[in-house]
Amino acid sequence: MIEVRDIHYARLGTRDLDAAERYATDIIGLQKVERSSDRLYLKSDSRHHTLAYFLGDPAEQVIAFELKDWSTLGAAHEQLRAADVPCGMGSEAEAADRHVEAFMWFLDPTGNRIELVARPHEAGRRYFPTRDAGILGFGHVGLCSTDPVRDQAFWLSNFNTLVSDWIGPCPLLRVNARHHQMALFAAKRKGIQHINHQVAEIDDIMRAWYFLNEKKIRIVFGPGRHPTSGGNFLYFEGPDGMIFEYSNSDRTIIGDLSAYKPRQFPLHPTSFCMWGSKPDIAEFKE
Ligand SMILES: CC(C)C(=O)/C=C/C(C(=O)O)=C(/O)C(=O)O
Ligand SMILES: [Fe+2]
Repeated sequence: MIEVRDIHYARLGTRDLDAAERYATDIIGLQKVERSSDRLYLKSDSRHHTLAYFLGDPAEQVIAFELKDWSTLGAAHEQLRAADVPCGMGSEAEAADRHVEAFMWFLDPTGNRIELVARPHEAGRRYFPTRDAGILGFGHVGLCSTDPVRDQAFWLSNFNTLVSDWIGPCPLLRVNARHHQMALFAAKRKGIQHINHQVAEIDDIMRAWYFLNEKKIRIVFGPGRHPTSGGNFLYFEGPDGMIFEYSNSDRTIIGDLSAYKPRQFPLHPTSFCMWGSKPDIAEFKE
């Protein structure tokens, strides 16, 4: 069993780093920490970065989890290799590019590239954005899955992943006490379906709604409240069609984690939003 602590970063290819930088800093409210001709690193908390853009194909998208114990990296690689999962160790140069001491990569059954990182770098400076969006940090991703039942089985059998809730066949998965770090959404493609940042309070969600409308950013869902995590939310469209979400999902599952019973929500709009907001997002249509 591979034990991971939390989701750590997302990496996105883009053909236009300048546009990605403007959007990430001026619109989302992330802090630029480093920029070169082919790289952009953005932070949302005390870590070196939680989102990186590289000059390349926007279809190239990666998420990373931090291993609970850095010394298990080799064993994790061996476990996945033995299970015939496409995987490999990262080189020193690739680790430096990710600001981690070491890492490995693998493909989930849908073909999503996932990285497992050991000893990721802290920033040494606190997060200090130019726009106060109320961001507390990187929360979770929605990941596309061509077969959520198959992919759930992959995550449950290889990792310390637990189901917090299901919406139809789509699991909201956690690796720590917070409600979810990853949700597997049925799709015909691989890739990241949305990237969530947690914000402090509902006021941040509503302030963002006014702000994004004023900036003519396409809002694709919300403002609303998820019955699953209980979080207030707002989803909006970013560079290369990536969906970003703010939410203040403070639901935690603590105590005897194995005693928690995941709840089954039907695949119906009332399971997505308890206020009646309807998503304009392909993967969230019934
Ligand atoms: C619109 C989707 C299907 C949904 O309801 C997602 C739920 C939550 C949550 O409970 O917070 C997410 O943010 C998520 O899974 O991404
Ligand atoms: Fe989400």
